[in-house]
Amino acid sequence: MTGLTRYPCNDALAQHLDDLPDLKTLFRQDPSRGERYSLDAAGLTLDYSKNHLNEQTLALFARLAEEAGLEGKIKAMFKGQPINHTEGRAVLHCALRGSVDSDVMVDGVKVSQEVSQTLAKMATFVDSLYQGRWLGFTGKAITDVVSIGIGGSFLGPKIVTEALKPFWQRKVAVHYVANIDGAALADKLAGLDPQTTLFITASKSFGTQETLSNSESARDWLKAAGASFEDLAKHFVAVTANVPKAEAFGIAAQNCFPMWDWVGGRYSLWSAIGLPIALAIGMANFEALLAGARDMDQHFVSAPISANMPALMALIGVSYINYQGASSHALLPYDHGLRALPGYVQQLDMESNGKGCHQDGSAISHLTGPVIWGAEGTNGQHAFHQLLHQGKQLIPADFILPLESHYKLGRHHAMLASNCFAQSQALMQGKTLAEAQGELRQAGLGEAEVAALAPHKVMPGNRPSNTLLMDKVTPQTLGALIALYEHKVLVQGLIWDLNSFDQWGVELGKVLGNAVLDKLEDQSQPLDLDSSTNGLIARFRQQQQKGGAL
Ligand SMILES: O=P(O)(O)OC[C@H]1O[C@](O)(CO)[C@@H](O)[C@@H]1O
Repeated sequence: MTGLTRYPCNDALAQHLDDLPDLKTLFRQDPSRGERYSLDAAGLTLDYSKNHLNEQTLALFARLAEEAGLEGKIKAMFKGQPINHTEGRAVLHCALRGSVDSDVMVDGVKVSQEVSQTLAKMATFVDSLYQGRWLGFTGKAITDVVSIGIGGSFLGPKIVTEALKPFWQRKVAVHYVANIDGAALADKLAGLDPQTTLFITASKSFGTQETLSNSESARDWLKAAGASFEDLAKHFVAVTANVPKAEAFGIAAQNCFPMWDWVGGRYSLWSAIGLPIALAIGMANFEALLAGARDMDQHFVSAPISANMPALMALIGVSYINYQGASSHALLPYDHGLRALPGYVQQLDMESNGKGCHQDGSAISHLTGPVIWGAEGTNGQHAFHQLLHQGKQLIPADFILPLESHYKLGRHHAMLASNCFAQSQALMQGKTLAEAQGELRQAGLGEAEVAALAPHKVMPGNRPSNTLLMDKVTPQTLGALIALYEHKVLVQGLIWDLNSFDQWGVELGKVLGNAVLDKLEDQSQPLDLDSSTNGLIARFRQQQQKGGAL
């Protein structure tokens, strides 16, 4: 634990965090703590009172934010400055939801104009499918849309579509395929009719192996069903920044929805990458999703640090990661529709802040992005919460709960909520040895048994968490929730002075993967890699030969 030694406030912050009493004491000292450390913004409520902080912590957080130049750097992003400097790109996903001045230009083009033109094109497309005007190669209306994409071209649309099931318009069915594993596409196609299925190839680069291979196999499936090359135009649209590559694939330029260099893949669900969302929930709901994110943007750029939801969540996280040794962070949505949220935030956070050097290329000497993981409650309680309660690592958690369910089913929602609230309470208060002993004595156990059993029932407590509430999961509140995490990740990246918007680490695996693929498919290629990789390739070749593939 080195702290953040580059900042003058480092020592004061480290000392202060060391001196803080435990959570139970903090609650005892201040009966209004729950209320004091709660905050409303953009339809969300954050209760951050079960964290290691007090007024002095907040003042130190504000100092840290100032010393890191947070305000100016956030403004630079919203103004369209090329803050993704390793790729020479602006970072303007907030423009997709109308949060950036309408006169911001990139490469001589007004960003706001491109955004509104794309939204109009999406609306026309959605309408033509809804009205049954978009016909397949045998003249039948499209009934199913399969979005083929991976990473940011998949995870965002997928979580939003899933979470907003109560808002589905059910005019067309929306499906997703991401993995290169043939099982993903084969499974999906098995239930579909080629005459009435349309594919969206969602790839900013139009160069991602998984997406291109799945699109090619989908194209073969259509051809095998009798579609000619010209017919493919009726069954494929693309969302891409690389129209020439899409055209070479056989997708007409007019069937391409734009993407831009100024939108990172993991920030792209608000763009035409969100087309499958719009098809599932309708354009009006898609606009409401954008509006929810816009509300959070407005809160983020205007609220002071001590009342700024994304900034507070980021700074609280930094205090655990850099001063208390936390290296992971759990996301626990108590909502079945939000079950894919941990996976979505995983890419958002880990691809953004899983970095090892500062903006100027110097090595970072402290922890950066945490491992993001989690699962829906209450399932997680019966799987990994044991470690949260009694394990030896500090794992801060976010509990997320809609106060009202779309599914009125007996007492289910009250029981769900009670579990959510009780978990954070248990993590905070724990159970002392004396309490455990008392319970065992009361249950009639003798002193020897009490002594043997009590240590196993001790829970250290003092384990921090946030609780995020919303009235209901709606396009608006979900938009705000996702934007909240985007900005949290941004603030942490700025504090750590790293570039949150590139992902060079992913590239090495891609390059090596292609070299290995050549060797897997071509027996004549020498096995001249390390002995482990050579052995694995040889084993694969053997099995393929047995199966007749080589
Ligand atoms: O949209 P594309 O260009 O196919 O990229 C898909 C994903 O691949 C990555 O570049 C790396 O995994 C992600 O950042 C991106 O979201």
